[in-house]
Amino acid sequence: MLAPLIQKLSLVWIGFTTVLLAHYIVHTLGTHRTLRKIPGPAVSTLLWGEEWDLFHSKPGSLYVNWHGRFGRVVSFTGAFGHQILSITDPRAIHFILGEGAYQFPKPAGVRAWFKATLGEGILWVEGKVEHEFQRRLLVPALNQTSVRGLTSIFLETSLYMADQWTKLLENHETDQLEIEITYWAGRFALDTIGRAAFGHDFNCLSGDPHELAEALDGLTNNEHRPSSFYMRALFWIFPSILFIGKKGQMIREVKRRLGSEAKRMWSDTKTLQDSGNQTLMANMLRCDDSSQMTEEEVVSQMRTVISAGYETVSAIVAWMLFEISIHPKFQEQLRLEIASIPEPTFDQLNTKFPLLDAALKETLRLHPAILENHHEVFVSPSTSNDKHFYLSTQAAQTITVPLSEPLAETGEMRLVVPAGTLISIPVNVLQTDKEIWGDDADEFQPSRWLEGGKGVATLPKGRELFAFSAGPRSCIGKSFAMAEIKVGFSHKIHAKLTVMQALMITLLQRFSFQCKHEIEPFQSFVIRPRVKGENASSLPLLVTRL
Ligand code: HEM
Repeated sequence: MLAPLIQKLSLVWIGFTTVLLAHYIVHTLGTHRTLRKIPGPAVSTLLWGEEWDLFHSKPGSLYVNWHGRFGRVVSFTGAFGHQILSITDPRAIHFILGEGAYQFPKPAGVRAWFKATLGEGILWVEGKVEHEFQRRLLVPALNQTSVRGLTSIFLETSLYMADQWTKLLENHETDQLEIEITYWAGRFALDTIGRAAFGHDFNCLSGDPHELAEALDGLTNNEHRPSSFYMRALFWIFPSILFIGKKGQMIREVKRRLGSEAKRMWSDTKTLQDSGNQTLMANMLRCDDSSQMTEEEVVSQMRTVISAGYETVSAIVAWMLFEISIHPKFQEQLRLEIASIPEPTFDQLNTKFPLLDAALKETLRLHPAILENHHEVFVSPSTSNDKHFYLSTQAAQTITVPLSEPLAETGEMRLVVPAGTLISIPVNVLQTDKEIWGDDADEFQPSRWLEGGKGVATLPKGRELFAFSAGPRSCIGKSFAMAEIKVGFSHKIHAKLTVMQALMITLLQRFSFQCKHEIEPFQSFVIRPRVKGENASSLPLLVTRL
């Protein structure tokens, strides 16, 4: 009885797989044919393409090498022959991130990752109408005006962290102690985002074990395993790999923990119904559109904001402290600048600390948390502007991307890209391009932001930061992050300070930093530091009480 059924099902499965495979081969060959004139590295291995080398080299270094050799548009191969374009041409980038943004959605694999960890929130959603709807819900609570109201939370959290460090030092026989910065930066980011965005204290800075923080750390510190390579190389073409094995289990665990925290916060806010509550969640609840959202959609949004804020802010805090620790003269100048305005307002944070501002921009330039901005060419009937015929029968659509300089191989000021092609914008290459940033582009040189003493407005054209991306899908947490990170470093306890008035604490005013280890970047969800040769994220800095 069962045998014929199994046989039939097997035949259906084989048929289905063959059709998918045939479609994949035809599509891949078609893409190769259209992109054959685009230069790039020779394929390293047939099975993995360049994925093996990308995974095992310093994050971003291969992109620097390729763009140095082949120009601003480079074609390379991923696993199983799929084609990827890496683009640093400024006109093309403005088109992809700006006017053409909705024709270049996130690749299916990246969306599957966001769905698996965070749910169907703003980082996952695609399509102009759906995306703009989600953005309308979140933007008002994270713009400059709203962020002003959050300054006291930033200050209190910073003060709390500095107090915790002081306690650690007090229990130590000398005034110096090696402190694991990545641990504290992560907990600082989680507590700040929890309190500022949701009015909820995760209380991770207490130093006690914390399940959510540990689940997030677990995912970060799992990247050295072979399973991470297979996942990274294959999720572009087989997104379901994200659900397999131990890593799949960790992803589900992070989603579950973020979800249960989010549900708890959502129900607390609804119960309180406080009209003075200006947190992101309360604003979301008041927004007319929110009634159209299900609880799961709201929870996905909250998971997304927690994760987007936590991952990036904790990484940038760590990198900034690292740079400060290895530039002692600059550290001293920064301390002097901060001491000159002991009780800054939010506006002063943005304008009166040129050195601090420059240090933050320089950190974001050299250590973009999101190193590659990934897209997949999507052609809808209304956006297609070319039609080509492949293998005589396969009709495929293309999009034409404008360029700022002609392609060496074709002499054309445009790039024709078939639907389904993956595009990577390597932010590190853009932000260390010597033609734009000068010969010292690879060095931490905050003074480049102060040319003429007038700041970024006087900088040569092209010196843009892409660390927050650009266009309709750029970071909505930028104002929040810039203020948050600066507060984390720039305030000292003032004699007149009360907790609520939150007069400033500054790590720099209370501590000095030195780095005694060789630190290297590694790729997890974002680019994080670790001691060279170690597996987990780590940045032990020697902290001295001043
Ligand atoms: C230094 C800190 C930060 C950096 C470097 C950063 C960077 C970025 C980048 C590059 C993107 C675009 C991602 C993509 O295209 O896939 C993005 C999007 C986003 N960021 Fe941030 N981010 C930071 C902090 C924050 C914070 C603190 C929040 C929330 C409070 C936040 C919320 C978001 C959200 C919701 C999006 C999705 C926007 C959309 O798709 O329309 N980010 N961020």
